[in-house]
Amino acid sequence: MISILLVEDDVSFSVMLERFLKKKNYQVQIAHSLEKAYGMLKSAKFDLIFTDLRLPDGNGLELLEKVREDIPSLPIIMMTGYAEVPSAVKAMKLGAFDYISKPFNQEEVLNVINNAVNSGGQSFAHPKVKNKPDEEIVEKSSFVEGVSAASKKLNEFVSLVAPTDMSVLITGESGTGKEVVAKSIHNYSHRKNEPFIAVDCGAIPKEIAASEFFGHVKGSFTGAVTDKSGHFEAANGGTLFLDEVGNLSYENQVQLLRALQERKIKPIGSNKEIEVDIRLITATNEDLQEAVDRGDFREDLYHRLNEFSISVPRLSDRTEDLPIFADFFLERSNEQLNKKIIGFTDETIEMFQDYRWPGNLREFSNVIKRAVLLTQNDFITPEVLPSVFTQIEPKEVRFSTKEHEKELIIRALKEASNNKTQAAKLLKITRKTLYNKLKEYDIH
Ligand SMILES: Nc1ncnc2c1ncn2[C@@H]1O[C@H](COP(=O)(O)OP(=O)(O)OP(=O)(O)O)[C@@H](O)[C@H]1O
Repeated sequence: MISILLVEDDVSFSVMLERFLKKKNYQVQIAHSLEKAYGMLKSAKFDLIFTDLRLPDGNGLELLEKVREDIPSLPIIMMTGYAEVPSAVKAMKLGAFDYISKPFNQEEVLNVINNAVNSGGQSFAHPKVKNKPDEEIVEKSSFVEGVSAASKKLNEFVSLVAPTDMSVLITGESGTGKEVVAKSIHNYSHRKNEPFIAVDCGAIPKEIAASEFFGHVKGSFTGAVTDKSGHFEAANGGTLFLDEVGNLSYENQVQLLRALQERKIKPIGSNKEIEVDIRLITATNEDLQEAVDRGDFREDLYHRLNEFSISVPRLSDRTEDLPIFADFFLERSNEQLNKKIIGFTDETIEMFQDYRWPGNLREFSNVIKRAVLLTQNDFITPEVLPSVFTQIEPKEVRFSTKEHEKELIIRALKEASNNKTQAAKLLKITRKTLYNKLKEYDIH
């Protein structure tokens, strides 16, 4: 009989998985911590390990490294949650046999077990994900897709417009992720292997904007000591992303429009025209239509930039995504600060959900980075949040979102004929989260 060591601190989840595996005739032993797992590995022989990444006394990667040294032929499967793909990729590099993302279905578990036990003691020293380069996985995983209705709409627009060459105008409040959306459009386009050049128009003085965009030749003006190519040339073949496009002066708007219409640029002081093939993506956090009405922004340019527009939602309009972004920023901060914080206390997550987030995702990312730096234990608690979190406004603002969420859960349950595993899958949340939400909304 095949013997499996299950290393998982979520008691209900491990019991459920154990029950299922036993029914399928596997022998299962559970360790709720790394220490327990090390002890069990000393006293018994296993054919396979399933381990969670986050454990109360450490990380599944530590277990992986130890087992790779002590019992190199023992396959390990990592169980990962939302936004943990970067760690999963790391695990594969360290020699994990495979990884499986929670929530997973029974068939997936059986498949991965079959593959592992039939691998016949193959070497686990190399990653198995070879059909995709690591960078691609990491690149993709740096864009959190989210599960809220607003995120789904956003992702749908991104995937619709990405393969075309249409100019896209991205609008949204500061810090909502406009640049990340622009990069994602580029990554999903046929230009993905060509340059992506991002330019902050708000940071360029209008006197030098033309030279920045189109380049110049030596001696064309005081200070032009060498030939210099501009952003258009740098982005040739790829995507040019102009952030804060509303800040361009009238003169710069005329120059930009001409370059876009003619698909040619002329560096300052040069007689030679250079053909350029770029896809233009622009972003603004002001109302550009209003700027057009005021006469501050050229209408013809506005229409040229706005072949398709995407509005990136405020973080307060995508509260269902908060835990996913929290995990993602935690992982990123852990890596940047070389820390191993495991997660957040429930109270902290509740505070995140009650806060208005005027600075959107940028503020969220900063709050988590600061909290990771200040945290000395395994979990982030409200004490390490900035003081604004202690003066949080009442919850009314979330009312409509909550109602919407409740409705979504009821709909998913109906669709899944009350099968909670299936419903959680439809909602793209874990069973544990679904159970918490059923309790919260008093759904029976
Ligand atoms: N979908 C996403 N997945 C992962 N991280 C994201 C996502 N969207 C935004 N972020 C993170 O949020 C922060 C702000 O994103 P970004 O700089 O794209 O915002 P912005 O709207 O362009 O801001 P600004 O208006 O100030 O230029 C960054 O740290 C970015 O990595």
